[in-house]
Amino acid sequence: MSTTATVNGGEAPEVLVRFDQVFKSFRTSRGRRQTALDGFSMSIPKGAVVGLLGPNGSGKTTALKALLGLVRPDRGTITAFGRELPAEQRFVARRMGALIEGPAFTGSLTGEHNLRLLAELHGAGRDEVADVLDLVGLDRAARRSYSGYSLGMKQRLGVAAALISQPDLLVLDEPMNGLDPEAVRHMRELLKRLRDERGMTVVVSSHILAEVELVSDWVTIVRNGRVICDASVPELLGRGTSRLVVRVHDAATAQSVLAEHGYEAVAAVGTTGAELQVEPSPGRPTPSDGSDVLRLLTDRAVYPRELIVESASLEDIYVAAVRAADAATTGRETRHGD
Ligand SMILES: Nc1ncnc2c1ncn2[C@@H]1O[C@H](COP(=O)(O)OP(=O)(O)OP(=O)(O)O)[C@@H](O)[C@H]1O
Repeated sequence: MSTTATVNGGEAPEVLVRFDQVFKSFRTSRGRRQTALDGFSMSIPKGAVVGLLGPNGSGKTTALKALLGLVRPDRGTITAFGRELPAEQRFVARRMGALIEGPAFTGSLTGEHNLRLLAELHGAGRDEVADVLDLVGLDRAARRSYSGYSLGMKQRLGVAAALISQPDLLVLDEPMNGLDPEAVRHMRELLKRLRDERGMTVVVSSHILAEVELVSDWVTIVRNGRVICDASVPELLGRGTSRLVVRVHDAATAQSVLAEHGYEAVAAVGTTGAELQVEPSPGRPTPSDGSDVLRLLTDRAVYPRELIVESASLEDIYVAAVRAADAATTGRETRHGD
């Protein structure tokens, strides 16, 4: 990922796209207003694979469409490649490739033929078509008709189409939807190769956390049209609290020793002895490496059979971010209701 020096001497990622307080609502068929983006702010770092994560209806597609000029925001600004949208949409469009809401190809034509028609529109030639087919792993299936492609192959051809103009930024809306595990893995490898071998910035939206965790350098979590978390994956994982699990024969003694020292140990009975999940009480540091807990127990002749430090997963962080956002919303609503 490319970086620029910050004033405090640290390295901050160079931002390729920035959404700043973007609002968008739609009028539904029943005449009601449906808010899709509600002060949406996010940055896309250059050279990263960015996972745009959020439940169905949270506003991911609308945000991506706004970037692509397919939806016009009511308010707020979007800048990409240093240019403001929508005024500079043409300049930006030349640098972006996208796959939104599924690819549209002609079933009776081969994958290659479909791409060649598209290449003509972009002024690209046979070499570019061969290159992108090779990149997405469809070189051998290029001469088969599109109607015989599996869903994974269709998605890959869609990505190939998005790549035909050799974009700097690739935008993929739910590219792994409906794919089997093998096809998902293929798509993940492809996204990483585009980043590593072509220096491309890739934005991939998904509501499946595990997919995003495995491929992304950067994660943006969206809820109700707002970004509730926007950070690099290492930073996010560093923010999470690790969990400590201790397996002991005598759970009751271990619990009372730990309680004396400000730890709460929640028991889950195992086959032999018990498993205790150790949490710090408020004001007590997290038992991050377990050495403190181990010392307290062995000093009192409680010898754990096993001690495991489990790092926080992206799922833990996601759940914590959603809870914090919901609590903040409830707080706001309560205050307004007073
Ligand atoms: N053209 C439209 N007309 C009316 N409402 C819309 C329109 N487009 C989006 N919405 C609404 O805006 C909200 C955000 O939708 P959006 O498709 O951006 O969410 P999403 O996070 O991409 O969801 P999904 O994961 O299901 O694709 C939803 O409530 C949706 O129903």
